[in-house]
Amino acid sequence: MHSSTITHSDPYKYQSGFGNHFSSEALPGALPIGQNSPQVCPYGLYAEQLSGTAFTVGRAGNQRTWLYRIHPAAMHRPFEPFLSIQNKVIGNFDTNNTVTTPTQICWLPFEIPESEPLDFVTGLCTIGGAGDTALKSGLAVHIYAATESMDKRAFSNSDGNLLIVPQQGRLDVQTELGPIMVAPNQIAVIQRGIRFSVGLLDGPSRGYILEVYDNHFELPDLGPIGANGLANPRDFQTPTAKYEHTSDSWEIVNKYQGEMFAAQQDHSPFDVVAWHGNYAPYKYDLANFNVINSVSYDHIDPSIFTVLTCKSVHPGTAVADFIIFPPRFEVQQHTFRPPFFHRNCMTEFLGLIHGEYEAKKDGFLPGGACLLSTMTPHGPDTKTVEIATMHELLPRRICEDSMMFMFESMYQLRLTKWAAKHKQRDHNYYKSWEGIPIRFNPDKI
Ligand SMILES: O=C(O)Cc1cc(O)ccc1O
Ligand SMILES: [Fe+2]
Repeated sequence: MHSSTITHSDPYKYQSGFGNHFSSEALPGALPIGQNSPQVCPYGLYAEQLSGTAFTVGRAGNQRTWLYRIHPAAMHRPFEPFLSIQNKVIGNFDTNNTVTTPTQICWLPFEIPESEPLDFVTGLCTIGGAGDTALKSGLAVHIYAATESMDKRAFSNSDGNLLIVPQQGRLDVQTELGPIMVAPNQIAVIQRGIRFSVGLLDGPSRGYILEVYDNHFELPDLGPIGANGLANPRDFQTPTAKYEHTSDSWEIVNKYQGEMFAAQQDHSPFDVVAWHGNYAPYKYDLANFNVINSVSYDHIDPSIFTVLTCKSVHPGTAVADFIIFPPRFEVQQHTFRPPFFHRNCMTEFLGLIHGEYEAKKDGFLPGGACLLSTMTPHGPDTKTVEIATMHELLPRRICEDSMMFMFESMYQLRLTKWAAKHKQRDHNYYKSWEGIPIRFNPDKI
């Protein structure tokens, strides 16, 4: 076992691998053999294709799944506005509904409201984002804070792919393709259009969501690292088919062009008896990340810690990278070891799952966040600088019992008014860099 592995027993059966052509059947023989659409499918099921890429995308990038289900997904009443959360979630970030500032921003933990019952969907709030869902270009960062399980309610997002990072509380996620259990220190990706319903296994729950409009998440190329390392494909887990056949009322909430709609239907949307294809949700346990780093000198760019990337059309430049700062050994010599001072053409959104961040000793707490925008200067805080310039450079473990992550994007984020004016916003964040000792002496090299 890894020394810092956090283990959670997980009741579900998964298929292992990243981007594989999977197949799964909850009843034997439910998958048609040799074709996708027989005149009548086994067990009287209906065949339905779910396309995650345009039909014509090249073979290497094409993503689609065939579902064999009791009811076609089309059997629902019309979508109506879902008013209860209309203003908390947005998808298009223009100057009317958002604000912006280049200043460094930090939020203390986003509270889980106890006064009103909220589920994963009604407890969603958008922090910020960029772009336009209609053009399939941009991204959004959301927080969920929920006190109850979704009850006969499913959610489907037409706007992008969701990367869910639970921070507090395990989630029991029923998806059309089967159930996934995702705990803090694990992530789940649920792609555009896949219906899912979130149960809370540990009461009040909170987490972060990165939504990308442009493209799918993929594993980063490894270049000279070679064939193995970082997040290994076999550690990704995709669910197996599980269905229910009910005639109760369900509500399907659909985020479309940043607005929420709901449609009613008389059966469970989780009636897929079998499926095959490569467009399927997955989970990944961050404890499995194989950390690569410098064993000689200097602090390496955090791109070495990329778990997943969503590529843009600009080579080497991501719509968004999901990067983690896992427990690891730190051994570099004659080096300032912490994250360097820097300004970045990319935007950095930082969140903390548990523990503390190596470069900020105070005020960055699990469930909180920091935003460092394009070219906004930042780096280790005063206390970190003092310690790092003095301490003996012995090999040591760092970030033990902690997990910080970063959503790094080529886009410039605008903030919702909710996030910009949030009472948990720490207006003293700039003081992190106050009092850094000025040691310049032109007479002493
Ligand atoms: O700024 C940050 O806290 C994130 C970060 C970490 C690091 O190790 C190097 C660069 C960087 O942006
Ligand atoms: Fe940074």
